[in-house]
Amino acid sequence: MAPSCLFNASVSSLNPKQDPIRRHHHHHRSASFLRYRPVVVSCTADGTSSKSPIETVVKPHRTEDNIRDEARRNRSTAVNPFSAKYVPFNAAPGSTESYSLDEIVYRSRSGGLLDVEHDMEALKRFDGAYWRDLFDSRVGKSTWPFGSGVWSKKEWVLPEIDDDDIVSAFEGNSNLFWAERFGKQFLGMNDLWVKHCGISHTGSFKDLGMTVLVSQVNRLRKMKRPVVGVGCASTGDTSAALSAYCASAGIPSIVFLPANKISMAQLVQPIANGAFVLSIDTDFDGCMKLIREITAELPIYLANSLNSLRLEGQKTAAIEILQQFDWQVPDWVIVPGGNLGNIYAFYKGFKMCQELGLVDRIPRMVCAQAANANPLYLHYKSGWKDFKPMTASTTFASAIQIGDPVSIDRAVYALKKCNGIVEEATEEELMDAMAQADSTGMFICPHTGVALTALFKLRNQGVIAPTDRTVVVSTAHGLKFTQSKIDYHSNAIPDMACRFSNPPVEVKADFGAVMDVLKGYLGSNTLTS
Ligand SMILES: Cc1ncc(COP(=O)(O)O)c(C=O)c1O
Ligand SMILES: N[C@@H](CCOP(=O)(O)O)C(=O)O
Repeated sequence: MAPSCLFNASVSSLNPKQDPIRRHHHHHRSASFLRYRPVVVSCTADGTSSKSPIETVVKPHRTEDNIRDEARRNRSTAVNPFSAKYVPFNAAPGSTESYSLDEIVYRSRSGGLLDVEHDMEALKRFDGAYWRDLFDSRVGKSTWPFGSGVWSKKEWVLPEIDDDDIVSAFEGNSNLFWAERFGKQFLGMNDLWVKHCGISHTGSFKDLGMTVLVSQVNRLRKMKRPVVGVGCASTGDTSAALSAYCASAGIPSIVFLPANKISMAQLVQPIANGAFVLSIDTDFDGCMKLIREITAELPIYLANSLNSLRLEGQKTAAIEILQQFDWQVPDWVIVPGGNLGNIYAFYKGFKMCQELGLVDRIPRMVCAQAANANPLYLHYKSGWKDFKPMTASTTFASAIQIGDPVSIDRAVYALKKCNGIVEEATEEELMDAMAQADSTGMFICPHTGVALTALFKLRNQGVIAPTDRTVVVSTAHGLKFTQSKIDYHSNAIPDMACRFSNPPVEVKADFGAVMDVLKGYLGSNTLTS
């Protein structure tokens, strides 16, 4: 009873005044600060406070107007000991080239990439336990700006920005869940996890970086720097995040989209948020080239991950994974890669946690690419010989249809440092993996299907062991990519078997007809497990 036309129906709380960073300002470098531990308050249902094993402080009733005012009132006047600056990425030893984060600069003097370098000596004055406690104390609160998973790590992100300049939708703190059935049924794995970065304000991990970039733009505009708007090239997720954060701050945004190459859900996001949307007759790489030329001519700030500010926010997803495992390090983290900023961001987050003593090692990482857009994979397979950009072909994983990734050097660096691996997924493999994951209760995007395919391959090769704690990073929400699922479950994809399709059954509105269909279903093998 195969349907002829599928889907034709219709398509314990911390007192903010005791926040460790405030204590930090008052007790900079003092022994008392180093001994600081957050104060725990627990309230009973009737509002009375109960004793905690550490120390109990009754949280005062809030009288302030709003959380931003409250943060402003509590602002410390002491000198902030933390700072960060731009330096050339992977700079030669002895290089003195650096730029303030308040400068508008995307490239080093030699034309290379930049990186945000933190004053690690200042951060190291506090031990790993201190940072763990501080970050843990901020989770689950609505305190400005620490209610955000990104800004709860503010000292490691943009330490010098005024809380007042921050533009945030309390992004981050995305769930890390145990993929029990998928792991056991399809991979024989007991300890498989999915970090769902797609459960976010605009439905992808891009929010993590965009809150940082747009906050810095907000600061630059208040400083009267020449920034009339913010622009990006996009395969759909960067543009959604940029337009949302700009709209929230009242900053104009301009997005360059490859015509007919992004999903409807992605296209409507910047339109709804009031961005100036250009649909350009080229691919993402063509849009990227154009936005770089345009931002060199006009006072439009570049929001793609070429701009290293973005990666400062994105790296917090890695820190969050460690935090969610109570600061235990997983064996593997698998990340789908396109423009290749995110794989480096994850590495940087893990590495900072190691260097600052929060954990003692970093996980091995896997970067997963669509076979139709696989320049990093080919580079890896050639033994990291000459990198060759390519023209990427159409892929269901449309957000990673990128042939000339701007962060290629960052990705290679990260993968070499963590003994990483690059894998690829054909269209059939990624769509099957997505359908299999969905059949266990997920609703993933095709890019996550690419990452799951990499996991299948590495399990089959015995590289990833059944007991290895493995995290797959889900980069966007499946609801942004429903058309690909509709095509798959309609068996409407040329040359694809769609082995796991589950089309609806069309049946007459008649008791007997429905009974027949149900009896057939209940008697079928599909109900054996
Ligand atoms: C949903 C999704 N997954 C993965 C990626 C890849 O991230 P990156 O470009 O940082 O490699 C992107 C964007 O490129 C994306 O939008
Ligand atoms: N998938 C991205 C591609 C651009 O990546 P970026 O991180 O450099 O902005 C998108 O959604 O546009």
